[in-house]
Amino acid sequence: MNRHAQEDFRFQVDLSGMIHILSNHLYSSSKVFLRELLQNAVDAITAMREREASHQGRVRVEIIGTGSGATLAMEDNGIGLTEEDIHEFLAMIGQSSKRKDGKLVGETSFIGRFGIGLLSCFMVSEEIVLLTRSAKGGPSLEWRGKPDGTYSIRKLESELSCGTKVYLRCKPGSELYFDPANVEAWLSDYGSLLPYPILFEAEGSCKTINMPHPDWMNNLALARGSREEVLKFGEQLLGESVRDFIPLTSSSGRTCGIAYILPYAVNLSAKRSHRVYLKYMLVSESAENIVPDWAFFVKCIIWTDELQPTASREHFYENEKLETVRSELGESLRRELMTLADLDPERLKGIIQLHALSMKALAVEDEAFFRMIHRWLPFESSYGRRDLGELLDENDELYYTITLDEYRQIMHVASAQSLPVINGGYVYDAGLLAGLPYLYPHKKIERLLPEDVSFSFIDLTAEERRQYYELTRDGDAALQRFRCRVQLKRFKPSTLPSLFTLSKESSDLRNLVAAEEVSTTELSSILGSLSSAYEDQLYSTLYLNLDNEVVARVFGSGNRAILVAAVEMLYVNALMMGHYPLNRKEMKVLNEGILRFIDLGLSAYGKGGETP
Ligand SMILES: Nc1ncnc2c1ncn2[C@@H]1O[C@H](COP(=O)(O)OP(=O)(O)OP(=O)(O)O)[C@@H](O)[C@H]1O
Repeated sequence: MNRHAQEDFRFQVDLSGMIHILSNHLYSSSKVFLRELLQNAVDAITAMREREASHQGRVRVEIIGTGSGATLAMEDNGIGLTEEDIHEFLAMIGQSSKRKDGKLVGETSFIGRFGIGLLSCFMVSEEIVLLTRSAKGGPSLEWRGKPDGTYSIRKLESELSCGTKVYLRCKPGSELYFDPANVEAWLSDYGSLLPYPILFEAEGSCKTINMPHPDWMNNLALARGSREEVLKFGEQLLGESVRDFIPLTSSSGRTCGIAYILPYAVNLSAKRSHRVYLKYMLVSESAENIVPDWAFFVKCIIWTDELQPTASREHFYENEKLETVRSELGESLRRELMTLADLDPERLKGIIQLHALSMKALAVEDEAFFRMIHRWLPFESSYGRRDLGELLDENDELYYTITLDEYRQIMHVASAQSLPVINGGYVYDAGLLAGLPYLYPHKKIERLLPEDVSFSFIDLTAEERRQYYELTRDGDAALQRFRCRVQLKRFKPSTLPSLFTLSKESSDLRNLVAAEEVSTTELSSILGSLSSAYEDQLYSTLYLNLDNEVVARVFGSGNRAILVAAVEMLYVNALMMGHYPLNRKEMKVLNEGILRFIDLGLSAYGKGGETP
């Protein structure tokens, strides 16, 4: 060949390879062939109605035969195809009659646009047979397409009415997709909201699969007045019970829906899944990106005609439009909750209590929302689990901790002294509580640290201090190796022998020591030198309560050995009460202490342990 001569070739498409890609990588299940056929039928009717507005569209689906001998036929009375249309659109992969100016983007009244949907039929059938007659005129035609890329066209003798009928014969292994019960269920899933009647015929019976189209779907203002109907609608489509609902609308009014409130608390990390209809055909039953993430307490049914589906038609393009719609639906949900706060606070209270976590997630982001709903948010407090509103009504001074550790350390003393302390250690709580002083500037709402609780300790008298100085020092010396100081005080409740407070540094140090114990030799020596860096840092403190009967007796006994053993045991006990894991040294103290006290007990009753 001449060096500069150029020969042009055409790409060849391996159709069976493409079908493999579609079935394995694009569609989540072969059942989507039904959706694609249904969508073509609906689009053909839409095209027909654009020519003739009064045209009454309908679709008929039929299963003929059973098992591997079954054939599925789907017939529409839509626009049909001319021979030219067949060559241009049906037989040309990627070509579609439904695009505006031939472009993939932009809006049309059709659901399809990619020109690949029909190929999905090859996932369940070796051949597509299509009988059609176009409303534009021309003969009735039979088209047969095969997955090897060949097709034939035959003019029919008989005159069909305008529209199209597609026949698919079951491919071995695809019997499942031709089973009448399955086909009926999937057709209902995809098409129950479609505006044209869908008739399903199999095993001698014929039924309409559409649900009655409720008025409130076209005018959401009516939804509130049709509560029972709206709830039933949701339960039917979502297949689970729902507790309540909130209508949603985008600003254009072209994306609407109902957010159903679930009757159970939903895990924050649970997958969000909403049911979305495009032009009243089901696009996705597990759309994640259509409402904001914080709305995880609702499952939505959404209908839209403004969003763009992806080629699999199972999701929507993450584009600017979707972003706007998502935030508008979120705004709509937020607004409705706020309206409820005014109109029906009890109903809102029920919803909030059930979905407190997501409500808190939303309130952290949105001050106005927090202001509106904060009174119903539940918190753990030294008075038990209470609504924030109750705590605010009952107290002019409120304290909160920001970690669970701090709360645990403070809680006993706080509740004994009727000090209102709220646990801010759970997710979102501290952030919300920190915002309270702005809402209630006349109240004292402050963060409380374990060290602050000491203000409610009563110091010993000078005489008592002198009396117990030596013993306190011995106790302090005994806990030196645990980097814990001992202080003798009086505090409430007297049933509490001791109170343990741990600073941030000593808490870090405990973690280091725990890591050191389970590490390899090299790592352990590194951790060891790290922990020695804490050597001079603040210790934890064990406050002993002289108002406690046992503590008073221990100090009153003047017995140094008993005091040391008791202090060590109270220290270990305080750690366990605070849910801190014991390290090896502490475990040893616990074991030895138990034995020592058994021994002491036995000695008190005489050598053999007999009751005196
Ligand atoms: N029932 C039908 N009536 C009339 N025309 C049809 C019918 N089914 C298919 N067609 C024609 O065949 C073309 C290709 O159909 P196909 O389902 O592959 O793609 P599409 O519907 O255009 O786009 P998508 O891939 O998004 O579904 C359509 O654009 C339409 O012109």
